[in-house]
Amino acid sequence: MYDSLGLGPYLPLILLSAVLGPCAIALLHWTTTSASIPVINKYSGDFFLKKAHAEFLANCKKLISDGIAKYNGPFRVMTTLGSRVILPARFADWVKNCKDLDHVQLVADEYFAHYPGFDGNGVVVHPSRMMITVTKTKLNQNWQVETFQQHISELLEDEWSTNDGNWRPVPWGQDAARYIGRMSSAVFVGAELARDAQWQRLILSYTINLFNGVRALRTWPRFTRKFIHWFLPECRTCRKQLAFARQLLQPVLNKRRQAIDEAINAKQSPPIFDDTIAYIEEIAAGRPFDPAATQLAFAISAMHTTTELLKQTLVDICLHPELIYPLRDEAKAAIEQYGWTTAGMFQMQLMDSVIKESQRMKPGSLVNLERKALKDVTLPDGSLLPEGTNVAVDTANMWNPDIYKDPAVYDGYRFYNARKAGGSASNAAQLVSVNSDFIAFGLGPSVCPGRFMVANEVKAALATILMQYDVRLPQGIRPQIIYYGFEMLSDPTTVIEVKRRTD
Ligand code: HEM
Repeated sequence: MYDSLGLGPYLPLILLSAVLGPCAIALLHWTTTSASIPVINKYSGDFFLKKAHAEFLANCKKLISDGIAKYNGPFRVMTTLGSRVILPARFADWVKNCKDLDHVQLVADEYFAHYPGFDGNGVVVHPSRMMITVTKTKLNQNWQVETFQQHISELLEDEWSTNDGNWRPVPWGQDAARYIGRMSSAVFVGAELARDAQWQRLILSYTINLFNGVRALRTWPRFTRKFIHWFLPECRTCRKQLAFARQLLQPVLNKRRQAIDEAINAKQSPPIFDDTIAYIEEIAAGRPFDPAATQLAFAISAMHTTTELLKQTLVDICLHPELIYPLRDEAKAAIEQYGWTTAGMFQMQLMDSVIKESQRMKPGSLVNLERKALKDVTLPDGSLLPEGTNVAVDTANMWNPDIYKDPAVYDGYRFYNARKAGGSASNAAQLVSVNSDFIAFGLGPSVCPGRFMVANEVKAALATILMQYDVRLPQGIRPQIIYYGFEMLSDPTTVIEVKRRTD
């Protein structure tokens, strides 16, 4: 089979890599550019990093706090995706301003942005920054808020409603992903594809498959990856999904082209389409771009991240039912005054605070500000990060008692009160604000441009749910945050109970 693909000359290399692969992984881990930086999960006799990886997956929070306590400077964690240098939280502002520590390069290199099938990442890191411009300039509009509300209402009506006045259990751990998938797609690709089950399955699974591809590729020595990716099943899946995205998107593009051509031929003004398919074309202004890869880029950036925030916030609201009435009243008043608009969402300041508090306690990752050193970098404490080192900053400021009073206590009013108090802390208390004490959306040149859309989408979803439904957790159930490597995940098995409100 390999010969029919013209791989004859590479066969010895492939076989060698297969045999030596595991040894090479271990060797690569210990011989990275950052080898002089101490490792926190290093154990005697653990040549193949079995114990290091197990500790990383199960006890990463402790590894990081141990590393900070022991070194009070940079240290390494051996992750299942390679060696990562962790910097203490006090370096966040410094990292933000350091031009030689780059987010884009890290994504490009470590997430294989230039490999076929990984094209979604390729779009995010493309020097034209077209997708980022669209996100920054177009994804905070009134019609989008209304669209979010319409789509989640439709889903809730189909899936949560009963007329018998009884409570019913719903699989919130899974529903949240589908709801965000649908609401976001309505804005990214329009209502038709948003309602398409195949499109939904594709955009929700692509990110997972992409990470599987990254993981699979990273287990191979660097010098083999350029051709081994053609054969790894995980990478093949990504390529197939890109092809499928093209197949599903093309009829929509054709229909639009035809409608525009017909209008022009009839000397009428062409129809205007309001979604990212149209926005990217406008921003591109004739420059080439790949519409399907762009949609996969939106999917990677937006779907799972926003799902996690929505999922956890509703769980936290159920855990603190005293918040439900004030949130509902606030939402009703805001909608009465401003409708489902960005102004209406801005008006929901308690909701903003509750979402931000959920994000503070479960930011999605134990580390953030992932960067690659473009050249040798000397940190303010004198430590050296050699060129090519991948770093990330400890998220621990979000739980620091010197910054947040009683940080382990969930306080839905925490940011609301800070905002009402006025002064310099007031702006920082908004969900979309970022600073070194709150880095869940990143910081600096690569700060998340999608956070305004996130705020509108999550508020529209929660306001709709709370205004239409009573919600609670089943008796005696308290969903726990799941720690998996660097990730902090909302429990995917969470069930909540809902009852349609009649008033
Ligand atoms: C709760 C949801 C989200 C979270 C927690 C989140 C978090 C982040 C983080 C941590 C970064 C890296 C920032 C840095 O390292 O400084 C980032 C970058 C990015 N995010 Fe988000 N994000 C979310 C939703 C979204 C959405 C909805 C979109 C698009 C519609 C989006 C688009 C992007 C893009 C394009 C980048 C790359 C920016 C660049 O490289 O300049 N994100 N996001």
